[in-house]
Amino acid sequence: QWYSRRRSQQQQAQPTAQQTSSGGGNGYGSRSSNSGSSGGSSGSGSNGSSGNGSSGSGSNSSGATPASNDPTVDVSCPRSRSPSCQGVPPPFRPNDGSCHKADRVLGMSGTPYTRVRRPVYADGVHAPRVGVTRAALPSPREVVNRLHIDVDVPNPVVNHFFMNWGQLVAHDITLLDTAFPEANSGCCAESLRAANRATITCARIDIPNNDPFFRRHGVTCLGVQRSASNTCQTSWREQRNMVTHYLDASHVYGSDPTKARNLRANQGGLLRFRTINGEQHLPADPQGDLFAGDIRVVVTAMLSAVHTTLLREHNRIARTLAGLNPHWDDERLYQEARRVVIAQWQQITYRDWLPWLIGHDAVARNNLRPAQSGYSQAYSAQTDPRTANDFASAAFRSFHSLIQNNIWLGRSGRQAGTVVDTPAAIVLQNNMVQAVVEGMLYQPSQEQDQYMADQIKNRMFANGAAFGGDLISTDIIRGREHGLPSYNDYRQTCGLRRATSWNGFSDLISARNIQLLQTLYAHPDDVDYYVGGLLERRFDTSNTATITSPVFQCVVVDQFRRYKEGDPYFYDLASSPRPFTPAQLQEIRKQTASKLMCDNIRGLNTVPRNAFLKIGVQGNSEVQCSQLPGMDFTPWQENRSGSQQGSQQSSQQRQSSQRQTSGTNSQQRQSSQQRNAQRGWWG
Ligand code: HEM
Ligand SMILES: [Ca+2]
Repeated sequence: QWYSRRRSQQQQAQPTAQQTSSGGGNGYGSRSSNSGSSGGSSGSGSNGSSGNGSSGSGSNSSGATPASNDPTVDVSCPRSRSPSCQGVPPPFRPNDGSCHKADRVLGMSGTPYTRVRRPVYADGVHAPRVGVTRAALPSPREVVNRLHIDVDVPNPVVNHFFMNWGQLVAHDITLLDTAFPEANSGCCAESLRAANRATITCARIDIPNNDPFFRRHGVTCLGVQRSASNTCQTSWREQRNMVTHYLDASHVYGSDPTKARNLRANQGGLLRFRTINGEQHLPADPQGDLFAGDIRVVVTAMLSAVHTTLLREHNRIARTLAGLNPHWDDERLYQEARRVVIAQWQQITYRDWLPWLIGHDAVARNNLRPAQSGYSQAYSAQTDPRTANDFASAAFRSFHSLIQNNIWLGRSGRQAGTVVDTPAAIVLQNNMVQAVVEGMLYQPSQEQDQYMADQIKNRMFANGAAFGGDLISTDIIRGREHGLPSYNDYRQTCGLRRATSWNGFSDLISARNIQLLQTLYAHPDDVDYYVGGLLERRFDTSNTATITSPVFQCVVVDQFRRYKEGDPYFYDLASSPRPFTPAQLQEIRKQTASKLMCDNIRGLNTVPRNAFLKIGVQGNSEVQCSQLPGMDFTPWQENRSGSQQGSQQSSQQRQSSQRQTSGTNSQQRQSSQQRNAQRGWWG
């Protein structure tokens, strides 16, 4: 299992037990000697940027009086790795997200999240949030049983492929260093012994006596391994992101140099693959599981199908470029193909997917649409590209509401499997990539609302067993154990009126739901951000935005603005270290998600023109794959002096491209040596 393997990989990443007792203001913040970081840490201790959150030492423990409105809290601090950069930013994006900005580690994998709002840990440092009257917050499972029941409301606009694309985006930009809560696990006993029912390493989700599902199976608690924090001297616990914060397709290419190397075939610029029934598939890892840039590739068959497609797209492009430029070596072909795949990924996400998530108006208002001709000038060196904890641990998770209990295999829905029990490896079977992708394209997703599918609440990772975990209770507990402030605080952040009584929520939450909240929480200031947000009524009545709630929309918009504006390699920038030529950009603009599927799935002959929408929505119709324009790669053809067709590369760019090529020859030698050393492993 990906989640249990993660747990074993990161035993070192947790603080020691003694620190549980270190109450007061510095227990967590003073553990500089316990670097506790995983994988290749050098513990450099370099303090790359100022303002490392020390202002938080005075953060109050009640959560009742939040920090000033909209403080973008800077939690940057000593990092686990200290990259040496050959130029900032170098011609091609480093795989680990380093060296993108003047602060060389900003956005790098293994570094802490930023925050929209200052955390409200119970002790100001690391203990999970409690109620403002110090009353315990309700069990997340109790909240789920009352408010997040399973009601089937199909989405009128977007399909399940839209949901799945969102999950891939999530996997590109956030991965906690933790494991998924498990029934009656060791953390249950450990947290029970602690005064506030949580230690530094463990928390718990109590299963109520009258639970309609888990009690039948003898489950009384889901033990929560708390997310490991960074190793910084911040004044509070700050979790760290194990993948690159940038929208850089790190789920395809890996977020660290070792993984990136292991994913490569080391010839022709290709990614490693297996051939089964004459088709390319994801390679196997040493345990025999599917291997991709992100460990979560196996969470659903839908994910593994799209990962397979992206692998094929990379290799299709690498082969095409090799045909046009026989003089390019493996490194050059890999980097150029990767650059195109990342461009496609960013373009489809911003141009085609995001408007249906946050609304077309919000995209326009916030300047989030990529350039449709020429170049963009939108980059800002000052913009912080990091993923915000509030976004990753609450706002973006609200799209778990879109998930269906059963997934279609094929476009009619006559064949289906449950979302948790359909094994990811099913895609290795003949024609199953096609069946899974067609299922997603033609099955609507669920509506974005308070209702959640039973499968993910009762049987997450059950893999055929009678019960599994609860994803929605997990979302709630993560918010608390990460110290996220309450719903009322985010109302204020997002320009809504702060409620001073329960009735103050009635602008956006129904009377019935307010009543239920009152039975669960002692005070309006206690309501979890994730829970309150999910209860809000739809604010965009045009039905062209999937997101329903203002408190999520404002955080999501801010995040996508920063991923775009803060990325020096964003694909449409003139200022990028190696900008695409205008002719190349024009070709990239032809690419769509539908075409991506058409080009890489044998047997797929017709698709919805817009891959994210249900057929019929805004005239969305089925089209022949052959009718969709495809990219022409001639503008990538280069003569041996290094200039490209239609290129207006400056001599400086040419020089930097030559430097890169010669620089990478030695990297390539090194990587093939390492590969030899690992041959037994990787075959
Ligand atoms: C079938 C679909 C999905 C499944 C089975 C699934 C499952 C999971 C699981 C098991 C976790 C880990 C929870 C934890 O331990 O804290 C998670 C986290 C998360 N999910 Fe999903 N998810 C799905 C779809 C989505 C979608 C559609 C989105 C957003 C559009 C999304 C966004 C997230 C985010 C942001 C996290 C936090 C990841 C991290 O920081 O480690 N997920 N999901
Ligand atoms: Ca990334």
